[in-house]
Amino acid sequence: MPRKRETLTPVEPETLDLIVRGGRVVTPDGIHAVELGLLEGRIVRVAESITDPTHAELDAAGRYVFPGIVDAHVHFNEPGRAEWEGLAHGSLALAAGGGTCFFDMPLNSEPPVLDAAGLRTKRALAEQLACTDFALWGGLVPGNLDKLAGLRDAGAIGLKAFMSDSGIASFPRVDAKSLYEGMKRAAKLGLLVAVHAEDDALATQFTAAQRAKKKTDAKAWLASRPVEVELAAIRQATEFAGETGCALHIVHVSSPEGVALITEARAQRVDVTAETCSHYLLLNDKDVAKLGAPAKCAPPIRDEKRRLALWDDLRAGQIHTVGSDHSPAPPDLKTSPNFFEIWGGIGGVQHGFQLLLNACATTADRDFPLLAAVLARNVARRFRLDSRKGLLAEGMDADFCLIELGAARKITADDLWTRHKISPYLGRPSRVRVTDTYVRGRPVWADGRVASGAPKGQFLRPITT
Ligand SMILES: NC(=O)NC(NC(N)=O)C(=O)[O-]
Ligand SMILES: [Zn+2]
Ligand SMILES: [Zn+2]
Repeated sequence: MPRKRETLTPVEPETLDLIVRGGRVVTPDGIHAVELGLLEGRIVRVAESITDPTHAELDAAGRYVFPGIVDAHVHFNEPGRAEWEGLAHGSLALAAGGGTCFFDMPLNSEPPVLDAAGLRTKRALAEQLACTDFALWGGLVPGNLDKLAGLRDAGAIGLKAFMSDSGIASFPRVDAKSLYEGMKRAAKLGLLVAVHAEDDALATQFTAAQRAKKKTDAKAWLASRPVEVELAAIRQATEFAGETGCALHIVHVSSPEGVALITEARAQRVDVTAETCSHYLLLNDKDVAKLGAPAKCAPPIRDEKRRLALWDDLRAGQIHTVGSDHSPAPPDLKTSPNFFEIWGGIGGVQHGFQLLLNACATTADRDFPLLAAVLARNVARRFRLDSRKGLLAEGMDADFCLIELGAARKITADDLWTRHKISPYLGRPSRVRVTDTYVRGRPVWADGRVASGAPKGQFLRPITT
């Protein structure tokens, strides 16, 4: 049964705003035939049957009630590069895929979020434009050590650093010293640090080797970023986390070897967690060669053996969260005969998560609870939002989506709510439909369509109580 909260006083049933009836409610500990009673944006009752009269009902019969997905890794690129995606398009695509909360990365927006003022600017925009709740990452770059306290006070969900070239001039990578010093400061401030873990020197070296061979296709590009590039960076970052006592989150871990390093560090009591992304669980290197630009990202998508091993790691609890790393770009940046020149980043915020559910459709009883953990509960927990977010239980925000398993249907460009119709998942059959998405008790996505009068997103900061 979903967790009950002792602190709540009993609520008279007739005061409920909405009852979600007849669905199968997914929590990390199982699937429950229970109904949810909602009041003022929260779940206030979870019971087998809520029979009392109420103002409204949502019929979830035959569907799963899945926790609202908390995507801790998106690049919506606004302000400054809204034409790449933007907060309105991005959050709507997230909601259409069952998401109720995103954490926007500090880079690709212009200015990047490197201080409190930058965070406040983005916050004000997202409060206007986003239809889901949101949190904001601050950046850790060489030279902004003295801005970190301000970022913390402004409510940053954590700090993000790039260990390799980010491709964005305004967001330089950290050298070893600035990463170490930044983590030391972050530990003092109680801020988590997330790293893009690729070793810059190794990436440069392997890239030069491929270029020297005059090879510029997808295969050559994949060869320019072998697993060693990722492993060297994970080793360094976990070592620094151990020495500084800083909470570390390795984003977009692409390989089981990377997961193993993180598991080892955890065994040594380093406070480190692993994120992988939907594309590493759904695609392999052959898909990259076939799909081309829409499947280019860094670290790159690996071979089939590694893809399957990541699922094993997920089931073993060694990968803690799954994000989308939604990082789209306009078509002109995704078009070049030279694969090295194509903008890296996958547009997957709308379909990545539902394709994970689809991959588990025949093992839903076992695997939907696991996905509820890595897509919602664990994310909320790691980022200290778990007193409100991530779980369908009494006292929590009423963030959820309804999932229907039907006949397989191919994903088409017309299905996409992102600004650009670029996705590695076009043409892929899926049995999963996200029919409805509710944020704090109000529909953002209803009956497979954009809901009218959707609420505005609320800013979330780590809750320290
Ligand atoms: N500047 C980016 O958006 N980079 C992103 N690009 C990827 N993953 O290819 C990322 O998260 O590293
Ligand atoms: Zn990255
Ligand atoms: Zn990213």
